[in-house]
Amino acid sequence: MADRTVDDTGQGGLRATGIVKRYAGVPALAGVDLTVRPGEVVGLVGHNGAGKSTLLKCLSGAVRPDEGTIEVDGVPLALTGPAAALAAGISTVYQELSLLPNLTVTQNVFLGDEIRRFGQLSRDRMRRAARELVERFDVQVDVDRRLGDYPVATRQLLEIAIATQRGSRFLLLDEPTTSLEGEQVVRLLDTVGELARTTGIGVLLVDHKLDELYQVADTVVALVDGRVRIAGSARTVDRADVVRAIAGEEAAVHLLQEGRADEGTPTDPAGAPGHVPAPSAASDRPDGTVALQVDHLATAALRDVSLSARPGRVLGLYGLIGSGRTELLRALVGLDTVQGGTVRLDGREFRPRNPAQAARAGLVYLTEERKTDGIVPGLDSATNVVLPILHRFSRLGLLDKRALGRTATEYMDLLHVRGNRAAPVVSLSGGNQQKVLLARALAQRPRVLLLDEPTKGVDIGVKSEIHRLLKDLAHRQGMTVVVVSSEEEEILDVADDVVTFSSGRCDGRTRPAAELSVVDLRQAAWDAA
Ligand SMILES: Nc1ncnc2c1ncn2[C@@H]1O[C@H](COP(=O)(O)OP(=O)(O)OP(=O)(O)O)[C@@H](O)[C@H]1O
Repeated sequence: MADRTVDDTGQGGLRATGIVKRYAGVPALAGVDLTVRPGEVVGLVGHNGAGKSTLLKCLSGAVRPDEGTIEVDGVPLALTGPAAALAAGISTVYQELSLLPNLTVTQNVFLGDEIRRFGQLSRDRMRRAARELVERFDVQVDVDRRLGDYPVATRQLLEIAIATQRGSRFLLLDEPTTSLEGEQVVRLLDTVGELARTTGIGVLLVDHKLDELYQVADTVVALVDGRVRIAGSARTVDRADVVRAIAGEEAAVHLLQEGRADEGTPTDPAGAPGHVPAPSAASDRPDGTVALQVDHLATAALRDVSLSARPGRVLGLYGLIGSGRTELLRALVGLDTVQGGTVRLDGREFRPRNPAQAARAGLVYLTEERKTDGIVPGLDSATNVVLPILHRFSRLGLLDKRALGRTATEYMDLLHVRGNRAAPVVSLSGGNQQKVLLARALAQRPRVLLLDEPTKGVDIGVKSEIHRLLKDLAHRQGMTVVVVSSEEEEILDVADDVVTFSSGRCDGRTRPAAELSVVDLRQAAWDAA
């Protein structure tokens, strides 16, 4: 953490006062005060639906608050739209990246900005300037190559770099590390900290992971139900208080007992309520029952993948991004074409054709990309949950809406979906949309549940609940659960066994998660690479 003192009396910086934003009369923000000073990193946390994104949208001009003022250096701003915020020096980098993959790095750097900065297009000057920018931020790219050739982590760094060169004085970052892994996270956070220190840019960083937040933030602000519950120097604000504010007193006890509040991924405290026992002898069947058996599977992205997953256990798939984990799940439900090898379900050969066919066979996949692959935005949450199983509620051509509603409610309660469930699902906060998708996957009562980054964007309290739930489904109900996660802590917390992927290969060698550390996992991924 940077050692800077903050001038509490000065008017400098980006200051929001008394911000209120209501949706259909319900306050998402109920009077928020927040200041980001030059050179300061403010870390913003809160439970799913607390109002973090709404606050960012108010500051970036995307949403107009119902009440309150926003000012820079004491001068009130009329944020009539994103352009007005940009003109006032406020840049925002959202989770969904806005750069264009089909253009080159240079073209992206100067997107929409060519004429203003250069009077006329000068390719050489633009390339030189783009090169200087990427070097300054140590982004390893060739400025003449298509941006789409580079991984998400690189694009994320580039997006931040670009935001800073548009005369930005304030940078708003919405969960910038969600799609990154290990080293990339460290690098991004380092870059953000250094940027604030060396250029005096003020940063507002939204992040669910407290260890990341405390690494870089000078000031920590916790939002609860649209109000600031905690605000203060990261040196003095107690993490335990932040965990309690976000997760609630009861859940916080488990998180804190385990000393894992940083990641929000506790292992099960023995004897605690909701405790899930270790896999029983019944689930560890001597006959070696295998629910899912994959042998030498090949697709456009996979070269040779073999593994087996057993009922009553959670199998973690670990590897670097692009190593083949997601691609395996896609192939198993027919989203990618299988070119070679076999898949067996309960001993019988299964040829994946499409997700609906896979689901009928008992294989349900929760995608990582809820925006593109998962949610039906215009429908309410309940309908989103029961969409794949509507046929179960149909009798003589009539839909039993009450039974349907009961089932949807049951699964949404199980996952603590917060927000207006009768409204279109897109009006729920990001974390709550993720919970709706997980509820939908569970409502299908799969025998084999395939999950890609199941807790992406969910808050620390809910994350630990989801982990407990998945272990419960496997250990008590005999489900076969397969989890892909880029977070080592998540894999170690939720999985019983781990297999490692590298360059589209997996040799199927399982290792008990209990015997592994974060370092072991990273080492295994590198060794396999
Ligand atoms: N366009 C909208 N229409 C209706 N309600 C909305 C809309 N946008 C947000 N909300 C509601 O405002 C509240 C705050 O949502 P917001 O997205 O700001 O939360 P968040 O803290 O960013 O959550 P998360 O951690 O899940 O991303 C939620 O109850 C959400 O359902």
